[in-house]
Amino acid sequence: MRGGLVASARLLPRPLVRWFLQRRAQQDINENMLGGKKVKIIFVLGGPGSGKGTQCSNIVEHFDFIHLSAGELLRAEINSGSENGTMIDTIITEGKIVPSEITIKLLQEAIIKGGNDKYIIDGFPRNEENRVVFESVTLVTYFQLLEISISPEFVLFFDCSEEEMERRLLGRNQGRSDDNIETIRKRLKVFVESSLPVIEYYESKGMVKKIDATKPAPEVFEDVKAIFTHMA
Ligand SMILES: Nc1ncnc2c1ncn2[C@@H]1O[C@H](COP(=O)(O)OP(=O)(O)O)[C@@H](O)[C@H]1O
Ligand SMILES: O=c1ccn([C@@H]2O[C@H](COP(=O)(O)OP(=O)(O)O)[C@@H](O)[C@H]2O)c(=O)[nH]1
Ligand SMILES: [Mg+2]
Repeated sequence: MRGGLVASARLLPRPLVRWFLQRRAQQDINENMLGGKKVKIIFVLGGPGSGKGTQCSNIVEHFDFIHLSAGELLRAEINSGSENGTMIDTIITEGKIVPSEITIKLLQEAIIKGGNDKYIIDGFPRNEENRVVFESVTLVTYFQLLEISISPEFVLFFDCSEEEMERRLLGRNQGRSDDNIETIRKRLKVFVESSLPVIEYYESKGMVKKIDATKPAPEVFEDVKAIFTHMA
């Protein structure tokens, strides 16, 4: 049946086929669609150690979302022995931000592979450039390169004091090259200088749901749960 349709399409004038495909793709872009599905994306932001990973694990246990941690994807890339691995490793150990094209490519691949229509993206975008580039991701859609804009439904912001974040990171014990006092201080500075402006941008658009993340994890999750329950 599908083969028949493709064969019939070949008989149509090419400009007409192109016009039809472009129109469909444009419709999809307007509706945040990917592969025929409306994709819902939520950005989970907050300083290092604010509890993003902990709460994302809770969210996927209770709600039908796929959790994508940008940091985890980058660490997996290092461990896979990819050609960019050493460069990513150096940047992470210095507490800096990996070039957008690398992180976004990994996120795109994970979204397409995930096959779900609901994603929580944890720890990204980390600066304004990350945000702008992600929001104008170029995907191959319907045989053509098209600018497809993926914007989040909302941004979940875990607000936590620096002292508490530092304390938590020093106790995290996951053997990470960046969980040492020197890199932690750098990461906190990068958070204030580069990542907070992203949160302020979304705040100005009324898209931020702020959570008091200094409380114990189960209490934080009660607040998170209320937000996700209301959006369902
Ligand atoms: N609300 C909380 N209170 C105390 N410790 C927490 C809380 N949330 C997370 N932690 C702990 O703090 C550390 C950092 O949490 P994590 O979820 O990895 O944060 P992030 O992903 O934002 O860096 C982990 O060891 C985690 O177990
Ligand atoms: O979009 C991202 C996400 C992470 N990182 C790098 O990966 C590190 C660890 O990120 P992760 O989100 O895992 O750290 P967390 O905030 O959870 O402690 C960061 O400090 C950055 O160096 C990055 O460059 N871009
Ligand atoms: Mg994390």
